[in-house]
Amino acid sequence: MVEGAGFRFCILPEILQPRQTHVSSSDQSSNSASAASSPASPSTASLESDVSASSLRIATRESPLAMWQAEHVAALLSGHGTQVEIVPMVSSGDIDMSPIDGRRSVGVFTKRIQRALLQDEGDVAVHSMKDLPTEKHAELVLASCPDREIVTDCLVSPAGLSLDQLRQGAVIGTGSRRRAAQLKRVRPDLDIQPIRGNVQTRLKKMSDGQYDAIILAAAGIERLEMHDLPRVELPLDIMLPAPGQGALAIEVRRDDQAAFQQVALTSDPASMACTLAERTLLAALHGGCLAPIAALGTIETDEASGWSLNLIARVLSTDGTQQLEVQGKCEIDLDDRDPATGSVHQAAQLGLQLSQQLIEQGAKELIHDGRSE
Ligand SMILES: NCc1[nH]cc(CCC(=O)O)c1CC(=O)O
Repeated sequence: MVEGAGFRFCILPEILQPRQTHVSSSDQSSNSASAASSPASPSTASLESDVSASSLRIATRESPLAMWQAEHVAALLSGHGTQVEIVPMVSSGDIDMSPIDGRRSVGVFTKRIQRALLQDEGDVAVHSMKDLPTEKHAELVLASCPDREIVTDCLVSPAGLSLDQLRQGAVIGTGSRRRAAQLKRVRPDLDIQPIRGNVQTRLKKMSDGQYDAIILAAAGIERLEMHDLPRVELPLDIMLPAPGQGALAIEVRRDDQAAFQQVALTSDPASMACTLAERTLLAALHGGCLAPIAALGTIETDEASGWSLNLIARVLSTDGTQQLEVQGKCEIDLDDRDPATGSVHQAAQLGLQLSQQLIEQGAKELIHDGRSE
């Protein structure tokens, strides 16, 4: 794995692509680790000619959402001629009854799967990007962020009510400070209560009458194909998503060059750049994944200036009475994979720049206040 010489940002080296994935076949003689060539279509032959034909084991949690995600990644890998096998394991995130929203639970969804890789029970870990801690892992690297799906959050209630149709003082289930604070900002009367368990468990608690409504990521609802679930999408000006929401993160062992190269083929440079900008901002605020911090990067294009990355970010007080919001844009070259100049560098710079603006406006005090309650 190429290490990011001279890199200053803790999460950057995670996505450094060894340039071998894009070098011409004549350069690949130096890559002695590569095994027999896999059959590849003419259009992708130059990308895949050094990919091993051996099977990759995808470690996943057993929840329906995690299984969908693992199967999705399996299909992406198969599309690139990689043989895969899914290895489900039980995660404390699915069975642990401690509150979702607390420092203790950072990484609760990802640790079990990461351990599977370290113990050689699997080669590929599939996570929801928003559940993956931003801290660089000593032995694992982020090899891919596939094409991102819908990023919004939804209000889910038995009657499919919109936010302004909810009764005064309605009980809303969410374990996310980000969701709670943004809800409180527009509806201070709401009674926000913690909720635990996976998507199915939460829906059951709502239909049992414990909550008037719950908030769920649209991506999760769609992945679970719950098309009949009464839901109202919350607009971004009210509910900005968590950094990484709607995206997947695929990790491999740092020393597993062959797996890295196969998995990197499934990555979408635009999704990677956007989520990297969001996560760099999150890391720079030291918010963990649980503070009331929201961020969304999008790629835009216009005739005059070409591609650009637009990033918007929010930090709130826990009660939603205070909100800081910043927005910034940079030109981005998604074809440039050079870690020192390319899209990865540009995205991280933007995330860092906006985090500085938030800090200047007092973001750290807001985050700290939330923690100490
Ligand atoms: N923390 C749980 C979790 N992790 C990823 C998703 C959904 C998919 C996504 O947001 O990318 C969910 C459920 C939810 O937030 O409603």
